[in-house]
Formats: sequence, C-alpha cells, structure tokens
Amino acid sequence: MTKNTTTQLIQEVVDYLIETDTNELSNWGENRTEWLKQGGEQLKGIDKVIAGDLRIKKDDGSIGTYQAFRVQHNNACGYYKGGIRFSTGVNQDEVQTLAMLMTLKNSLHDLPYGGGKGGVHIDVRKHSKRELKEVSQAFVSMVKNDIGPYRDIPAPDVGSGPELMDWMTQAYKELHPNQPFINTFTGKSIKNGGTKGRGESTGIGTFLSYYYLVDAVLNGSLDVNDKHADKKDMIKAIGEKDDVKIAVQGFGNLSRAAAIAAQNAERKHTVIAVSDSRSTVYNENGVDAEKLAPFKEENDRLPNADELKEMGLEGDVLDPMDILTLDCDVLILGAIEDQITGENQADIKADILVEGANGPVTSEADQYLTEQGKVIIPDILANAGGVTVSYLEWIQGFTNEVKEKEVILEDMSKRMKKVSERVYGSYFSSEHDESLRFLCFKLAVVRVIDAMKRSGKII
Ligand SMILES: NC(=O)c1ccc[n+]([C@@H]2O[C@H](COP(=O)([O-])OP(=O)(O)OC[C@H]3O[C@@H](n4cnc5c(N)ncnc54)[C@H](O)[C@@H]3O)[C@@H](O)[C@H]2O)c1
Repeated sequence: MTKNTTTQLIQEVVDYLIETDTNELSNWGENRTEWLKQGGEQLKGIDKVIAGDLRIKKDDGSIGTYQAFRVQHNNACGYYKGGIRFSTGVNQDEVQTLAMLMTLKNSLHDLPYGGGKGGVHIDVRKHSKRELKEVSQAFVSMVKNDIGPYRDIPAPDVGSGPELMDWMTQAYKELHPNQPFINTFTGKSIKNGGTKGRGESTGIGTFLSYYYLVDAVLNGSLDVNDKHADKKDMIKAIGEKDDVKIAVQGFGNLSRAAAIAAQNAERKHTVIAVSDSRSTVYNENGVDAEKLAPFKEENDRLPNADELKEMGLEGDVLDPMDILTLDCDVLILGAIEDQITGENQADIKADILVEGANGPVTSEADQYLTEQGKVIIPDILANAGGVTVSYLEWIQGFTNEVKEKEVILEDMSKRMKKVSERVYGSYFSSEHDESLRFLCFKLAVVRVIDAMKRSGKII
C-alpha cells in the first residue's frame, strides 16, 4: 500500500460512515457528520515528520550518509508507537504509510498507542556492527526530543532488532541523563529489559488470526448474514478438513514462527512450502519448518536440493514467486509488500490469504480476490502480535515483573482472540458486502475519531 491508497481507503471508510447508519456511531448525535469529516481529514494527514541525513565515519575512513525519517502520524489513542526500519527500500512515502497503518493497527487492537514509524535508508549487510551502532546513535540524536516513554516509543522493524534497540536505549540515556529511559524503546534484548517471546510473537499471532477465523465459523455461534454465507461455507469446509495445506512466504523472523505454529496446531496443518528471497522449498506431503528454521537462521537462505538431501528432507526447490500460486488452502504472506498484484491475482489458488507482512496484496488484487470469494485477513488485524508483546514489554518496564515466555504468548494470544472474535462477528453479521480490510479500517477509524472527539482534537 502507498500513502495514497491508504488515505483513499480512510476516505472511503469516512464516506461510508457518513452515509450509513452504523451501530458503532449510534451515540454520536447530530455532530456525527462533522466529526467524521474533521477526524477523517486529520487521519489523512501526518502530525510530524522528522527527517535528516545521518552521517558517520565508516571503517574505511570515508563518510557514510543515510537518509532517515521518524514519522508521527497520530496520537489520539495514545503515545506514538511503531518500528524503525533499516532497509534500502526506505523512503518518506513508505514510512508515512507504515505510520498510518500503525495508528490503525493499534486502534483496532485496543492498544493505548497512536501510530509512528521510522526508517533509515541503508543496506545493513554492507555495514559492520560498529557502523550500524553509529548509525543507530545518530538516529537517536536526530529524534532525541521527539521520542520518550511518554511520547513516542520506537521498536525494531525490518533490518533492525534487539541489539539496535539496546544501542538506541543507551544513546537516549546518555542524551537525557537522570530521565526515565527504560521504556523509550521496546523490542530490546531480554537482559536489557526486553520480553521473552517477542521474536515469535508476530508469526504466532499471524497464524492465530487465521486459526481464530476458522474457530469462529466452526463453533457455530456466529450470526451470519446471507451475503456472507458462501464465505462461511468455504471457511467451514477448510476447518473440517483432516489436513489443511498451508504455504508460508518469507521464512524470516515472522514466517518461521508462523510456519512452526501451523505445524504444531491442534487441527492438523501441513506446511507444503516455505520460501525466501532466493527460493521456495516445496513438498506436497509437507516440509519440516522446524528443521529448516535453524538452517535459514545460520545461512540466511533456504537449503538447495543437495543440502535438503543431506538434512534428510525431501522436497523440490522452486523459484521464490512460485510459492504464491501453489495449490493450497491457506497462504501466509510474511515477506514484503506488493506480492499479489494484477499480474498474478488470477493464478492464486489458496482460499484464505493472511497478510503477515504489511501490504503484500495490492488494492487491485484485494478487490479481485474478494470478488472471487477468497478471504484476505488484512495486515492490521493479522500482524499485531509483535506490537501487542511490545505493549506487554512496556508494562513490564513499569512494574519490573518479568514474565515467562509462555505467559507472555498466552496473553498475546488471548488479546488476538478477543479482537479477532469482534472483527469476525461483525464481518459475518454485516448486511454490507465489505471486505475484511474495509471492516478493520472502519473499526479502527471509528475508535481514533472517537478519541479525537473526547480529547477536543475535533469539535
Ligand atoms: N517481525 C515483526 O514483528 C513484524 C511485525 C509487523 C510486521 N512485520 C512485517 O513482516 C514482514 C517480515 O518481517 P520479518 O521480521 O520476518 O522480516 P525478516 O527480515 O526477518 O524476514 C523477511 C524474509 O522475507 C524474505 N523475502 C524477501 N523478499 C522475498 C520475496 N520476494 N519472496 C519471498 N521471500 C522474500 C527474506 O529472504 C526473509 O527471509 C515485513 O514486511 C515486516 O514489516 C513484521
């Protein structure tokens, strides 16, 4: 998704809310239209962009310059919150879009946060640890007066991780002596105040967002409008299969955990393929994600055909994009944006697509696939496991009570379940034929505008 498509969808949601008498707005009274208009305009804008070039001395003595951004989109629901991405794909439009999605994701998941995002345009693989540490410190210097435990709380994202968060925490502490610092960043290493389970949380949560959809249909308590009867039947049929075939694109931090969660789920799932930027490993009888994960972690790639044999695993090695069009029931998209587009939409065979990554299905493909009767679980619903555990880490920073991994993941799962049940209940009972993405945006937008209304940001 781009900033344009995100603002367009916000506008469509606002227009819909103005025109439609929805339960969510029953107590807004006569100011409803005006509040929606004003709130929608604020949501389409950005509170603040901090941008600059970070300069460091590289190991070879030359000066490295890196474009950097921190975007604070909206804080009506709480402090700005969102990761800092270190990648060559970073640009201001991307960071703004991701910040907007964070506002909506945090709102949808009832977290006490608004939305923010950061980015540094850098190829992490071409830099030493010392250089990355200097870039991290320079980033904190750039945003030092705009972040803080009660202001804007960054976290890791693509290309960054606990080590960078530890360096950034230290840099913040040195720049703000005698001030609270521990909760300025989440996603820190466990020894430095991080939370056990943060690494797996997004992947597990992504799988659960799909699992709870099937649960909702199988437990029979849904109020289903005729408009959604076919989708309910399709999901029920998947839920009743002895063995659900699932393909998982990505096999990074998120997708490894999602694939392992699928493999260990109570209802039987067979992971028929996993992929990364270089290849797809496929076996219709199942690939063993638990065995492949340590190889990927060590080598930053999946095994080739010979290496698969050496590991005692059977499978074919295909092109990376081949995973998207395999014959399966569920496809988890856990790599990067814009994977399902107008080009390949007609070849998608999975009936349920789950957006672990942000924006892997373009708006055009989303509309096409929804019309084909497929269900797409959108990013702002599916990939919130990480920010939920970040919230638990933030709480832990105040209470100093360190919880075990199982307790944290259980807490995250319960929260994901609660939100999923609310979304799916609303989806199936709706008399409007809206996509899940539209519905999630709608629920999120209503909560943010309601918060704006209460705080006087709109009158
Ligand atoms: N990890 C989190 O907590 C989290 C939270 C929310 C959203 N996300 C999003 O999920 C996505 C993945 O995050 P991650 O933490 O797993 O990142 P990661 O860097 O650990 O893994 C990304 C994986 O995608 C693979 N990849 C890249 N291009 C590909 C392609 N064209 N085809 C197939 N695979 C490809 C890479 O090889 C790598 O294995 C990102 O878009 C990220 O923004 C992650």
